[in-house]
Amino acid sequence: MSTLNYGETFALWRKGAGAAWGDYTRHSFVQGLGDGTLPRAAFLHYLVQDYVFLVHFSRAWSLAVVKSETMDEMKICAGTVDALVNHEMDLHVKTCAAEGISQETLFQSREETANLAYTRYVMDAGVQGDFLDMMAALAPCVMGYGEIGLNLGNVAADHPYADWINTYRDPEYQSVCTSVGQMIDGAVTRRLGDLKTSPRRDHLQGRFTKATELEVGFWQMGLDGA
Ligand SMILES: Cc1ncc(CO)c(N)n1
Repeated sequence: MSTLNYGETFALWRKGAGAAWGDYTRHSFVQGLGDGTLPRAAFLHYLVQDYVFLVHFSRAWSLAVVKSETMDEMKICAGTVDALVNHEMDLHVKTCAAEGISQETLFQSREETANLAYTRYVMDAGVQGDFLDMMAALAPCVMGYGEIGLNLGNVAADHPYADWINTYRDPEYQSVCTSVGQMIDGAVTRRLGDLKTSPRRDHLQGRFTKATELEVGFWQMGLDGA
């Protein structure tokens, strides 16, 4: 989607992921969220797992703060930790509270394998690799949900998944995607010059594509375990 304003590097990686990108952003779980037909049990199953996901995802962004080389990188990464911990997770806490699931229960939920695989893959990208390895593994999560939020469009207030959709359509979430995208472009230029001709291009693409595939697995987990 050329209208997305998430940066040049993201656009290149997104295209390089091929069919996996559509498998992720147009998964049947996403279609069900959009048209409201997703069973509530599948949604709640997903949401509880996603809370645990965000705990570890926030840890990964915190490692990116550690690996930053400029003030700009540090600010964006620290800002993303703040957006996750203090904003996005509120959606999970509030939605679950309305269903009688406490924050304590959420934090202690059993982490399923597809969930664990994804966040630890991202974390390992940072432990084994450098800042760009981390960004390639983190970008599909951040930008994919931004794209999904925009794709699902404007829904009525009484739509069963309006709160979820609006969290990702929201200008606040969209601006996280835009600023992360800009920061990644700067980080790539600073370290590699032109990504297209860099010897690291394929390796970074591999990280992005793998993380995209793990997102597909995450939606599937939501459907399967409900
Ligand atoms: C699995 C997953 N990917 C991305 C996001 C967006 O932060 C999320 N909440 N959960």
